Amino acid sequence: MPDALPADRSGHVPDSAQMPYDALLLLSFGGPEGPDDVVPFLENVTRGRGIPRERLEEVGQHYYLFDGVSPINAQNRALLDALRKDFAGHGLDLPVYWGNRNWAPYLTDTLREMTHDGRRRVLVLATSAYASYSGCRQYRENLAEALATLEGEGLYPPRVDKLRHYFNHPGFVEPMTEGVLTSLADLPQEAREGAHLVFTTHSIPVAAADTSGPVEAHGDGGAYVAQHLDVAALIAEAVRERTGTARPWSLVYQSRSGPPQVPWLEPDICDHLEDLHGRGVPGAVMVPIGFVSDHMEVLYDLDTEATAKASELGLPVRRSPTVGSDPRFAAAVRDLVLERAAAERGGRPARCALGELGPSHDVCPIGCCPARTPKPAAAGADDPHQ
Ligand SMILES: CC1=C(CCC(=O)O)c2cc3nc(cc4[nH]c(cc5[nH]c(cc1n2)c(C)c5CCC(=O)O)c(CCC(=O)O)c4C)C(CCC(=O)O)=C3C
Ligand SMILES: [Fe+2]
Repeated sequence: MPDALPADRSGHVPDSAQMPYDALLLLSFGGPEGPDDVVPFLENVTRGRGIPRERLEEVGQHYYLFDGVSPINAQNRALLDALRKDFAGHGLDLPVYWGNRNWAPYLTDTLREMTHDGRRRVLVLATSAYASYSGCRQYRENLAEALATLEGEGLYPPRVDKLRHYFNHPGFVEPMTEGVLTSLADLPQEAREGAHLVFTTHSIPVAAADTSGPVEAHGDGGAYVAQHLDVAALIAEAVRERTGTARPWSLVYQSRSGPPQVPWLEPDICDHLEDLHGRGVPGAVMVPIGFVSDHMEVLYDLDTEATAKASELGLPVRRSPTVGSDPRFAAAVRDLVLERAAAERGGRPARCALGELGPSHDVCPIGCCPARTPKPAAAGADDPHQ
């Protein structure tokens, strides 16, 4: 006998005794696909967020430099393909859908389609690996808003659960480690030996960092920084093991926005490169551990801005790749899906995680990554539908 299946809120039990979920939803940020999309996209992103006009104009220029096309949508299509291939190749019969917070295909439209397709219990994979308001709760708020819209249309949308944070899953860490080794080998020989590793992620307001993760992590600097430090240490150690050289490393930040009087996480990557150069460091590899694909924050802030800064300094740098649609990442997602399915059936699955922090929670507890202005959030302990 399989474990008893929990009935969802419609009372419907999915057909397969093995799989309480009937779909996976890839939930991402979205990005513009041409010059006419840029302003409406930025309006979607920043609605009600108080970002200064000048910052928006500046960020618009980043997109125009690439003909108004963010690579993020193509990267998500590639990830969808990789997930479908991996699932099909391993007998996991789970349809995969895709919806975005800020651009088409919009989350609400995808969830409407899923409702029409009869999906009743959906697992969500967000393209953000870490805790924080921007990287987790905001996605959950968007889910709640989309579900409320569909209910307002008289529909009965599925119940949604979110996969746990995967920053420390080997399928996320290993491809990045391999990328660092390749980037080191690609540095000019005289820069290679003493090169530093510069792990980088999105800066967020210090107040948001301090309250990231479950309440127990608050006040201690929060889960966001701790999780990034864990991944950085893991990659640095793996690189040491495989090259025989222990390299100095740091965690730095990029893509700051918001008014200058509000403190955000520092140091900024460009200031850090200047500092390294000033200390006589011969080279560096920038490792974008905060991101899941080589989207605009990587292409502009690292490959354009930070790389220009480095060449102005005469500091040789390389930027290592993100996981993107690496088959090992797709396999990690399958592992996380099966793990969660087993946990939902009442089992005690093995939970794959490297580093010091251990596997993250399945369900965000109350008070996790609070918003400045409280809003309903789905797929957490405070979800009114759970
Ligand atoms: C933690 C984090 C991630 C990583 C986790 C995740 O991936 O979710 C992330 C990803 C991304 N951020 C992106 C784009 C933007 N983020 C902005 C603004 C902001 N991001 C923030 C944080 C994060 N952002 C914050 C605290 C703000 C300030 C406003 C607010 O409090 O909400 C703005 C407004 C202009 C500006 O200020 O830069 C834009 C255009 C894109 C798309 C790239 C593409 O198009 O390829 C992606 C993947
Ligand atoms: Fe962002």
